[in-house]
Amino acid sequence: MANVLVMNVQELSVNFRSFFVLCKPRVSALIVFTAMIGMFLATPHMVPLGLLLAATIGIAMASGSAAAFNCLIEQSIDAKMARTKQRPLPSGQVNSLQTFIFATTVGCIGLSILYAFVNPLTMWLTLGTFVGYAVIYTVFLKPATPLNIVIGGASGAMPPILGWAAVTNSISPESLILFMIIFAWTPPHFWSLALYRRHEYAKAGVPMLPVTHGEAFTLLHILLYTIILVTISILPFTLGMSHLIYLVSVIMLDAIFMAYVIALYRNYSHELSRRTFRYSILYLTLLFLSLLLDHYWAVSF
Ligand code: HEM
Ligand SMILES: CC(C)=CCC/C(C)=C/CC/C(C)=C/COP(=O)(O)OP(=O)(O)O
Repeated sequence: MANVLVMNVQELSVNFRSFFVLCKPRVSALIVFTAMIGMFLATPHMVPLGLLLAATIGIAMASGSAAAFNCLIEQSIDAKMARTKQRPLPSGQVNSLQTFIFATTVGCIGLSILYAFVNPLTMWLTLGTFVGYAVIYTVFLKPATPLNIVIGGASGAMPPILGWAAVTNSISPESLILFMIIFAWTPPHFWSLALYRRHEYAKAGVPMLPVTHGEAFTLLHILLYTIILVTISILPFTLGMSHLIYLVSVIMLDAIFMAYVIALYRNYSHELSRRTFRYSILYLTLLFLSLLLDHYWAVSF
């Protein structure tokens, strides 16, 4: 028994990098970033350092754990797609048991940190977000419907609400606006990728919108969701939550996003679709950064 335990501990330490990759670090980094901005925006002062650290680490661990569970559940799909077949599970760097132990441990520690050092509300909301992505999206929606990412996107949009709740112990209308921004951003973000990767999704049997409804239909929906996104993105200014720095930044970011999406709609190419996807990530990063700059600028003047 002791030998088996020692072996498992040794196996777990074999390849830290593989475990890190299971957490989808770049996606999780942006998720944590949006949660942190939620924390900063929730108070005119500095977020107490202990709270900032505990909430950031707790949310990061929950996000990494959710991503690792997604990798565990989707390993056979990942094995069929060029983009994902190098991931630690399909390439054999880690096995299912190791991943399960890792994801459970990291998730439990993350949630415990939130419960003990942040507040129970943030822990419960994070647990809901975790279930939304790792179970509802991954197990039920993704294999079943091309609307998977619209509904599943609600999970990815939760982090600012989590951050806000960490600081105020409540769900505020302002954090719901940040939720709506990410919620409306997710379809153009994902479908621009799904368009140029559609053959891989078709091969893996995943019913993504370009596979089930074709290019023209997907392009129209990218355009419509981007128009919704642009409209919602102005709300922090019109509702008095943000000021001129944000307004100027978001108008520029929106104009570029619209330019990409209109160009894509008029004259589709895989290359332009790839560039639109990459821009979507820059868009969200800079939008949240400008919310932060605007917040502290307004506080200090
Ligand atoms: C249901 C919702 C979402 C879906 C289906 C989705 C899908 C994807 C996919 C398939 C990729 C991989 C691209 C690749 O391997 O080249 C990706 C990349 C990325 N996504 Fe999303 N995404 C979603 C939500 C989010 C959210 C909420 C965020 C952050 C707030 C986010 C941030 C990113 C980032 C930063 C990357 C780039 C990762 C890299 O360069 O390795 N995504 N997304
Ligand atoms: C705080 C917390 C618990 C957050 C969890 C929410 C979370 C990790 C959302 C991530 C969204 C995401 C990576 C989607 C990728 O889609 P996919 O899984 O279909 O992409 P793939 O084809 O690359 O696997």
